[in-house]
Amino acid sequence: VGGDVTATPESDDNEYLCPVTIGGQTLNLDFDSGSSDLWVFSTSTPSSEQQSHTIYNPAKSSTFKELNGFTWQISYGDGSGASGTVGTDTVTVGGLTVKNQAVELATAVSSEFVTDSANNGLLGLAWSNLNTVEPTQQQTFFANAGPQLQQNVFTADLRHDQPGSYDFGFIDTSKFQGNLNYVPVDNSQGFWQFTVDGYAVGDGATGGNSFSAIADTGTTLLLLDDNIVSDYYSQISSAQNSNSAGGFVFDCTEDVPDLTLQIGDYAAVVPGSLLNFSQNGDGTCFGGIQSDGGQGFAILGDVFLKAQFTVFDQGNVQLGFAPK
Ligand SMILES: O=C([C@@H]1CCCNC1)N1CCCCC1
Repeated sequence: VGGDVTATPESDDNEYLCPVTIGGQTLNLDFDSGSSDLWVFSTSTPSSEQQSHTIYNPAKSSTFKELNGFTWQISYGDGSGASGTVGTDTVTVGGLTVKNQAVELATAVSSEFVTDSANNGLLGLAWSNLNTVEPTQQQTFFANAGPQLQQNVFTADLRHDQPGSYDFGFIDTSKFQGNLNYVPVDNSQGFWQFTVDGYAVGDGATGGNSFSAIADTGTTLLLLDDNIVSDYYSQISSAQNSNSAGGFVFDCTEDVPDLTLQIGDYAAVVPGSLLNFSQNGDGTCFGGIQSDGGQGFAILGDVFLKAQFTVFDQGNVQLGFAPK
């Protein structure tokens, strides 16, 4: 048994939304391999915060069960957050169904979520030890689905300005070129965390120290150590770190170099075209590479993942990468 679901980018590839059916009601959710809560806008969300969102109404689901007294509260690294109550229901993603899945109902959401009307909640795909439900931590959709999957994996094929897909339970070899390159994962902090062995800017030599990184489908950009970020932008003459823009910008006419991350034997190339991320409207463009804020590991978000086919292997606790 498996599932295949379309991942549709919002404008500027800011995030990718996938249809999820909960108790017969379908909402578009942001699949996030950097967190482990499945939460939704619901009838419990203040009407002032519901705005133009699609909401889940547990009262209309014949399979919803309240988990009495259970609560959740999550804070994301970008400063956004949400909290609320918990129940279980039947959740279907791309034809793959999990019964008695913990579904977290938002009773409060931060402004970033209120104003993002295309996003009706998150489906966490990190490891269940990151789940925030109290008093009993809950399993993710992927963890619950694991036993019924032919292969205990999900794959991500995100694309620039066009629909991509997530597959659960199988690896579609038509979606990538060559062989998959696997790297071990340290899931002790709950992330899909692994070691990057070096990097190269443009056609330069691969160097630098090895560093820890996580694969995070819920982060838009490629967030790296400040030394690597400085090295990269030293190759773009007009680049500057703009407080008003919130990061490194450069003239849109510039030729933007590729970045290659050496992951074991695999040279993961992120083409310059993806590293010229968006236009600021004043002739400058915003870079796809930005600082990781010094939190001790790099965050390989959608800018990186768009350039790879990625296998999140729960059974063997490893990640697989291939070009596409
Ligand atoms: O909260 C997050 C991200 C935010 C965007 C969505 N994915 C999760 N973090 C990144 C990984 C380290 C901890 C903070």
